[in-house]
Amino acid sequence: MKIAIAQLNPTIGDLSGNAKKILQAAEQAAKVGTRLLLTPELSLCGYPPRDLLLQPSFIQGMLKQLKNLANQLPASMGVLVGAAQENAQAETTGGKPLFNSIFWLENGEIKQVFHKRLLPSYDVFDEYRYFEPGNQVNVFKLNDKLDDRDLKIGVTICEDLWNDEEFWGKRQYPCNPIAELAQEKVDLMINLSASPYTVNKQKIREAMLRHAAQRYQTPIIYVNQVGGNDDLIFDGYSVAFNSSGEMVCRAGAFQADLITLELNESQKSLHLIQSSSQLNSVELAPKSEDEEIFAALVLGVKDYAQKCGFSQALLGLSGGIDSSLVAAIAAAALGSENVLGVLMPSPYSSDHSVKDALKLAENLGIKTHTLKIADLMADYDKSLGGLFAGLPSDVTEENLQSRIRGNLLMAIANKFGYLLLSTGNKSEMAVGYCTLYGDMNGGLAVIADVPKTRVYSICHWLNQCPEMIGNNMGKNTREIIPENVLTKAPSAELKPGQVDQDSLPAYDILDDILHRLVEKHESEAEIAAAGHNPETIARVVKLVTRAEFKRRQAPPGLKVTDRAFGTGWRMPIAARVVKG
Ligand SMILES: NC(=O)c1ccc[n+]([C@@H]2O[C@H](COP(=O)([O-])OP(=O)(O)OC[C@H]3O[C@@H](n4cnc5c(N)ncnc54)[C@H](O)[C@@H]3O)[C@@H](O)[C@H]2O)c1
Ligand SMILES: Nc1ncnc2c1ncn2[C@@H]1O[C@H](COP(=O)(O)O)[C@@H](O)[C@H]1O
Ligand SMILES: N[C@@H](CCC(=O)O)C(=O)O
Ligand SMILES: O=P(O)(O)OP(=O)(O)O
Repeated sequence: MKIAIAQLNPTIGDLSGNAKKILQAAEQAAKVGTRLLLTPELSLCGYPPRDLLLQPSFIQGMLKQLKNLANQLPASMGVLVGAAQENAQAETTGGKPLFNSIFWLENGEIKQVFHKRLLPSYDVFDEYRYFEPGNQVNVFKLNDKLDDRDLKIGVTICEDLWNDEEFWGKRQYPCNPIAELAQEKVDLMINLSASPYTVNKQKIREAMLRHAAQRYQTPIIYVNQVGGNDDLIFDGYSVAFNSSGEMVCRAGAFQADLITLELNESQKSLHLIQSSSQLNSVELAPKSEDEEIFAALVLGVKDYAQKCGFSQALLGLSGGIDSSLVAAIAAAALGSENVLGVLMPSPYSSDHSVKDALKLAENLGIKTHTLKIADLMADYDKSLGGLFAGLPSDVTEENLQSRIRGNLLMAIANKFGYLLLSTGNKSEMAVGYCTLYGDMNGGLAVIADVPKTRVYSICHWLNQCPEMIGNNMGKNTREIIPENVLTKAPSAELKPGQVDQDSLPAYDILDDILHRLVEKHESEAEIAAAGHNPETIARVVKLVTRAEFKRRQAPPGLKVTDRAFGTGWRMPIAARVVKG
């Protein structure tokens, strides 16, 4: 029996567009005689639909599309589609109004509906806000029309897979849907997911899936969504394992894919027939972390722009490493010809700032425009001179330069319909080393979850792989990020001779403290036990706490680590945390 994986990139809310993608995948899969097509969690509305789920018309629209789709799908095929279903008992039981469900469509009808049982509500997930957990074991029988045999298939939806006590050493939820499916003696387990990317997550997913396949002696197919949706990037990487734990296929990462597998029922084994990306990456060397993050951010920018209706983007180019990396990501995502770098030197800008920015633009083949800001700075000083008379020049005047640049960039974005990309990295965003309504201006914060030390390592990697930018690159094919950008000291250049390390701990120290604090939730004592200076830790903690008001007003940032300053970070602003 042939089973196909449709690794789809839905647009959130576009029910008819997403239904069309499912239909196209089904028509394609029908050409090789596929019996069952699998699509990701909530494939009809895209994941995460968030508060669109609170609109009754949206839920009704899903049911309408499901019925249409059932009538259009190839007659010989069953298709599993993810959508929300109303909970008819909600009012009488006091439960949530919806289920996060999988609909089995076949022969023009909805044959069966399966509900997600484990609802994640940590980090970026908030499923209890909308959904009631399902309480049935999700099994169905599929007739293999070729030899007229019924196959027993177990369905799990994303988090349903993530509670195996044996694998994790602890349990988060009372039940384990995978173990319950094994008791039902299913021939095949499937997991339909919308699992967002974070660095190294695929290794965990694969270890978990392999463990489940071996533990329950059952083949398992995992289907993931792909694509960027606001702050979340879905990497795809759908995989299948045989009951021996052998990996049968791995779909392309960060791209849509359609994979067909053959299930040999008597031997309970799967093998690969074909993949549309021609990429069974089982045989490929794994991507390095730097390459993977770069690819994730490229997809994040590409999809954010495309799904919001932008084809061109701009950013301030300072000759620094952050704006250089963002320019490279934008060029790879949108094409060099669609990226504008704006140079805005002030009297404090170094010569190399302009030189390095122009060199980077040449390497990438992107357009540039230069706007000197000295006159505007003088005008601001004049306007504010009366009010500020007798007061020393301080951070206010420093920030004015950033705000002038931010204003100019938004004016250009406005005039030409471009997307403004902001360039702050995670280290800066953490400690508030950035200017509100200045360099924080923008529609998308591309590297807001990338620590400064990682910004450097990605840039070094990129110089080894210049082909990652695509075919439109400028004349220089050897170097993307100019050498001087990699070696000079990071600086805001808001006053003469300023460097970041005048105000902040060295970035390797800062980033390690931030990693422990933000991602690992370590206490100050635990961070000190790891060898950091208690005074430095206390200073960093204070800066992070104080900068909450800035982060709350920052553009959405693409998430690549286990904890980003985005939808999974919910800190109070007007707070005084007194411990002990
Ligand atoms: N702009 C850049 O390019 C850039 C780059 C790197 C570093 N920096 C550095 O970043 C720093 C920015 O200075 P800043 O933090 O004083 O600038 P800021 O203007 O962005 O933020 C400070 C202002 O925010 C307001 N504010 C403070 N707490 C608030 C709260 N809880 N709620 C609401 N509003 C609040 C106050 O008006 C305060 O003056 C400077 O040290 C600068 O050198 C800037
Ligand atoms: N001289 C500049 N020209 C254009 N854009 C600039 C310039 N200086 C700063 N910027 C923009 O602001 C951010 C933050 O600057 P830091 O150097 O980190 O302070 C930078 O990435 C540019 O986008
Ligand atoms: N633990 C899962 C949860 C995803 C989901 O259920 O949507 C993940 O991180 O991928
Ligand atoms: O933001 P940039 O590009 O100016 O990078 P840096 O802060 O390292 O100078």
